[in-house]
Amino acid sequence: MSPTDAPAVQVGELGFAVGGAQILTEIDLTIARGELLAIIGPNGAGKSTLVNMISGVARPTAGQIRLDGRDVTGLSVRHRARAGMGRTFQTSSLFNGLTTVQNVCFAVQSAAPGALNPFRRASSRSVIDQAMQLLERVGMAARSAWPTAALSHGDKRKLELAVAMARRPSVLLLDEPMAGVAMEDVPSLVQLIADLNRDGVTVCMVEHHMHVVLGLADRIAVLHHGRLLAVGTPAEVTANPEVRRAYLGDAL
Ligand SMILES: Nc1ncnc2c1ncn2[C@@H]1O[C@H](COP(=O)(O)OP(=O)(O)OP(=O)(O)O)[C@@H](O)[C@H]1O
Repeated sequence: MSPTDAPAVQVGELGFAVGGAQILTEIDLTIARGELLAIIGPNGAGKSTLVNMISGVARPTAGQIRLDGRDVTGLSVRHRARAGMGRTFQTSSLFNGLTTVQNVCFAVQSAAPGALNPFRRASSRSVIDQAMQLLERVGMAARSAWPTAALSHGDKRKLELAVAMARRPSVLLLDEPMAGVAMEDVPSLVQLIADLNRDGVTVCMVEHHMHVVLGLADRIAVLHHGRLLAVGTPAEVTANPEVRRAYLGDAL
């Protein structure tokens, strides 16, 4: 298979064991280019661990991860980011002491080729212009001068997406993007993720809110006790009796 035909992400026979505990077992999962795949499952099923393995935050103890056909299993987070992998975290990774636009400027500058000191040139005109375009895209331009600490949780999530997009990722991993977001902020955040995906970004999203998953996902992967219980379209997965027993009985 040539790199151009390859899926965006391929996870093959992936396993993770730590201190005698088997956290993930024989995960085989493919994410097509441009697809939005949601990962669901009960608490402790291994969803964040799987996303950490894909993004390089942690290394698997078995199996491989390919990005656009290239084996990235041994690469650091930084090298995977250069290869096109972006992510957001369950807990905020923003600099609270900076303003909204400064956070994005920092990301734009640190993503630039050969960036040595992201702080030094973070105020140059083109960096600010790029940061403002990203804030525009996530609907945050009006709050560009706000201290990050003063933003609502939903706005912080949007800002995190702008920061992640500064690296122009081809694949974006989102770990519970709706966690802690007020109900009224959920629709605009859902729309934003749908827009990014429609613009060509492949999205892999861990999410507990089933109405969000069912509204966004092309396919859903269900993890249970560290194993892949099912993968399929929303209709296939919600009709699967095993999935209903293990998870959806509570979530729907
Ligand atoms: N490095 C580690 N050392 C020990 N245990 C770990 C490690 N990483 C993950 N675990 C354990 O693996 C299990 C899966 O954790 P993980 O956070 O991936 O689950 P999750 O499906 O994302 O759960 P939640 O929905 O609650 O976020 C948990 O029992 C967790 O305590």
